[in-house]
Amino acid sequence: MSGFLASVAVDVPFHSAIGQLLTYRHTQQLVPGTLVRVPLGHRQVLGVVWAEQQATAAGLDEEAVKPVSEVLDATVPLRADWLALIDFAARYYQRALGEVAMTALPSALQDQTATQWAKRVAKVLAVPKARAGRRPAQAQQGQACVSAPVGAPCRAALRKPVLTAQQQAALQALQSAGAATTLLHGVTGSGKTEVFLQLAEQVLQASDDAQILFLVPEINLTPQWQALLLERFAPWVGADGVAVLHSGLTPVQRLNEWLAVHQGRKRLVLGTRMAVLASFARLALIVVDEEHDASYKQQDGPRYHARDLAVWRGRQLGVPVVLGSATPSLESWYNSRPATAEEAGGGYRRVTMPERVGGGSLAALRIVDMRNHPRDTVLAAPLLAAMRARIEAGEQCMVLLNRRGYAPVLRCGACGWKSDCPHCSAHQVVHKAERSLRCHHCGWGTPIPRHCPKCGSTDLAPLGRGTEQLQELLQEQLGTLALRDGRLAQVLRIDADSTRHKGALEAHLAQVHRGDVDIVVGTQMIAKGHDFRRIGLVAAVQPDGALYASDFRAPERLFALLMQAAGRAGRDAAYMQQGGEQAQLWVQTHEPQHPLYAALARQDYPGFAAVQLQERRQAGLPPYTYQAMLRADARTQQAAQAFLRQVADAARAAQWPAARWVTVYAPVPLPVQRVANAERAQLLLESTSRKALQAYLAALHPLLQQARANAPKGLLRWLVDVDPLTI
Ligand SMILES: Nc1ncnc2c1ncn2[C@@H]1O[C@H](COP(=O)(O)OP(=O)(O)OP(=O)(O)O)[C@@H](O)[C@H]1O
Ligand SMILES: [Zn+2]
Repeated sequence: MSGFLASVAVDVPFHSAIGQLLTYRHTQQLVPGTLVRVPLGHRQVLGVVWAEQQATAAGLDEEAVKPVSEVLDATVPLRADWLALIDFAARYYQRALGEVAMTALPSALQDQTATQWAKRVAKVLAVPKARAGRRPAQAQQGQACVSAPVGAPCRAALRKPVLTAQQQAALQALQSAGAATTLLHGVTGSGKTEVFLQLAEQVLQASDDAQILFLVPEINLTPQWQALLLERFAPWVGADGVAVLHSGLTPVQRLNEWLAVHQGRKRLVLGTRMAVLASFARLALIVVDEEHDASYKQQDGPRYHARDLAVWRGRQLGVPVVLGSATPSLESWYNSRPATAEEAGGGYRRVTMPERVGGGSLAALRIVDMRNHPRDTVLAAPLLAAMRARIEAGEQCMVLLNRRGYAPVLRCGACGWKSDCPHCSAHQVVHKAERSLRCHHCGWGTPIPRHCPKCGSTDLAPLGRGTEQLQELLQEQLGTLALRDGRLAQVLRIDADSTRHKGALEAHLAQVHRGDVDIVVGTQMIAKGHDFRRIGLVAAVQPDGALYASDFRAPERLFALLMQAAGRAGRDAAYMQQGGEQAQLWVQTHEPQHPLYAALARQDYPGFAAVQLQERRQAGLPPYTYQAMLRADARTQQAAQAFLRQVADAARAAQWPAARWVTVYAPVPLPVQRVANAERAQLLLESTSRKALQAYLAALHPLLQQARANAPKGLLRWLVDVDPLTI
């Protein structure tokens, strides 16, 4: 045989029967991690050499083995730890290796020829590395600093606040934790960020090439973090020393950032969940902020959980991972439990910061019993009065409603017609400003009709309310209020609709920070992570829905959301002290006695978590068991369920040893059963043994392929969601 063989990971269609790796030949031996372009069908595709093969591999028809087209060897190959990460993620989340590898690599890499790639790499490497030093080079030389006004001396090195005793203790605990995973549980406004920054500083100082990964749950949190990191660390890492990785970048931007991180040129990496899959030259610390946030779970393609992969990565590399939150996920809380007489402790350490910086108090809870107000009350009179007083005193208010649009449905008063989406088992939502009805599941939009499409009546009215209507209402009620400085009170809405255009969110947030806005209305988007300084009152208008939800995680999510929202209030202790009034969280509810609200009144996360964990233990739910969801989409609900049943039956017949430990539930429709004309069904798998569940899922794979192949023609999709976050 002339040449060498290599096993290459390429992205093959998910449902095809092609195995995990394809074999190609090349004139030289290619080391694992090498990027190549290879022929696949009629196309040329990107591949990653996964393993060398013996040139004499038995049973291979040499002529049938296609040659590698090009080797992209301008960069160092992907390192063994990255290959191991992808390998683990693919196995754990039940996806093809090539698919996960290509998800992790920037998409623009797919189109690079070897020549183009070499040019790009040369450009990145041409940037002098000199600034990536151990000490703040610019500050040392007394030069101007990027974040200071022109000519001003760099104050970055001086700007570091003195840690509170509590922060100091937390920092020490994190340092002494070594390569462990630590949960930093600190109440909102306790100064977790500063602890992360000082920990990062030590890592940067300890070596010339250490890289740090900061994960944040949402793109909208990256600007504030980027500014913070630059302000603090530009003297160490250079004005362009922070790489940013998220889905808002252009393909070329993402490619360049990825490359700079891969080459070790950028020492600080800030990103959303996808950044956990980046290739690092020398990763030395991972920080996961707001670790409880569901946005860390990818919801299509490989459904990985970035926090969990971060923990895995830290363990594999032997580097510390810090998970931060005021309201940790019950998984992380459980995993960081201290040992008791009966039970061993969890695998994570736990560090707690119970006090706010400056001794400010957390928001006090005000419950409005909506049973005492007329049925169609949107904002109860006492709440409106309290808001008025706050904005008159120069404070800001935040009003939370987790439903965007004007109203969830349009209804005909004459015949009862409702604006159902023709493609989904859901209503089209009324969007008044854009004069349309729009389905939030499939995007189907139509103009708002003047007459009922069924009976012709003009008696059409929106039913229920969304953020758009709430904004209108607040504008009517409070927008006419002349404030002390002569301005009229300003109401601003922040949700996915109002921030769709590029830069809109940043502009909105800046308005709030500047104090141009008196009342912010929005969805959960405004509740998390932001360090607003002047908010004195936060109100949740209609949070009860989650109390009745069938998903066992709904209370956990609601509690976290309300605690986080409350945490946006009263963050400036000095300001609040001058103002006199304590920050408040108002909750309008029909269930004022609910234990969730009682725990909220005490701001008692540990108490809430203890009760929830007790219930989960009794019910055999995560974190005491492990789950996977098997989903099928088909034209009819019957076909989707039949597919799942067939697979479950075949698995039962196979009598795998692991099956003893796995509970297989009956197929059921999803809560929103039909989306974009596909009927959706799911089947839950549960086990007290993660290993058994994994073995079961791995064995299930060929059965799924087979059942798919045997199924009648027409739509049939399936997927496996490991550790699903919604049930
Ligand atoms: N040691 C300190 N001295 C003075 N101010 C500080 C100190 N540490 C933090 N702060 C300030 O306190 C405020 C709250 O800190 P930070 O935003 O880090 O809280 P957090 O714990 O991350 O809260 P959340 O969970 O709500 O995001 C910030 O404005 C920060 O600048
Ligand atoms: Zn629809």
